[in-house]
Amino acid sequence: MALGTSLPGGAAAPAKVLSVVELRKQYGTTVAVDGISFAVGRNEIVGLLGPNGAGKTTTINMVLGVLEPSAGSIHIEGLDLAKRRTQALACTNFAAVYAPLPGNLTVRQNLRVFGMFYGVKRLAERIEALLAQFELQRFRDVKCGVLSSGEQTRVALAKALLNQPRLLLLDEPTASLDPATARDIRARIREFSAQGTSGVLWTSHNMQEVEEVCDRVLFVSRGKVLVEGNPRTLPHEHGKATLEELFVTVAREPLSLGKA
Ligand SMILES: Nc1ncnc2c1ncn2[C@@H]1O[C@H](COP(=O)(O)OP(=O)(O)OP(=O)(O)O)[C@@H](O)[C@H]1O
Repeated sequence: MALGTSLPGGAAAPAKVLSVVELRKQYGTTVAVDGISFAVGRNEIVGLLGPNGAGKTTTINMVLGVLEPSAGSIHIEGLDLAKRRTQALACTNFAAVYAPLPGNLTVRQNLRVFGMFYGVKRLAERIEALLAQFELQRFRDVKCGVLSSGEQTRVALAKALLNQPRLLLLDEPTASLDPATARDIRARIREFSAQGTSGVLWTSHNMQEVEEVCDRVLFVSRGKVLVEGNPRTLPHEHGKATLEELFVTVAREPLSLGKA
């Protein structure tokens, strides 16, 4: 389905692009996500932070419809993912280093294939615009597998914006990039968010980056949201000098910061 500025059926867009309520995922006796609730607003970049194994990727995979929740609900643009999966996922897109695009297809072929999946209208035009936006014109006929990490990330982001998603999910989008390329990628994502129609859910282990980019952060530990707020003021609210210090405390002593 191609996306315009209105929602399917012409309904007014809700304030939140993503609403997650009491989400839970259990594998046998392992509780990967333990009743998480949060929202992502339009024009908002929300950082999903937490130590390895906290439940971030599991949460993202449930929002992407790849994993079925054990309990809880997910609404994307007001659409219940469990009931209106196709429409909800048509409003969504995703990029992650661990999900590279097929390396045997060229940049243009990849954008074309994914554009067709999403039913993007005037696809050739959209691809040209994205090639220009991400400075990928000279790589258009190059196979993705031979591109550098930074170039592949730019292609992955171009793919993620093909359908002009209302919800953009990014799992460590700048991991393995050099500082200059990472800065460039952050600027492009901020530019996307500043258009005002979409929200971004972003995971990162780079606290400096999070402080620079995110409007709000959620600290997750052992499958629960422990702390939430503005990354620039949150450390002081919890008696910490930096976001990194707060992160270390959440990772090591989650109970000391748990909600009462
Ligand atoms: N298929 C599975 N079967 C059993 N346990 C799983 C499965 N998938 C994830 N887990 C467990 O769920 C927990 C959360 O994993 P998840 O990958 O969501 O963490 P994460 O926060 O994304 O970590 P990282 O920062 O290392 O990527 C971990 O303890 C993990 O071992």
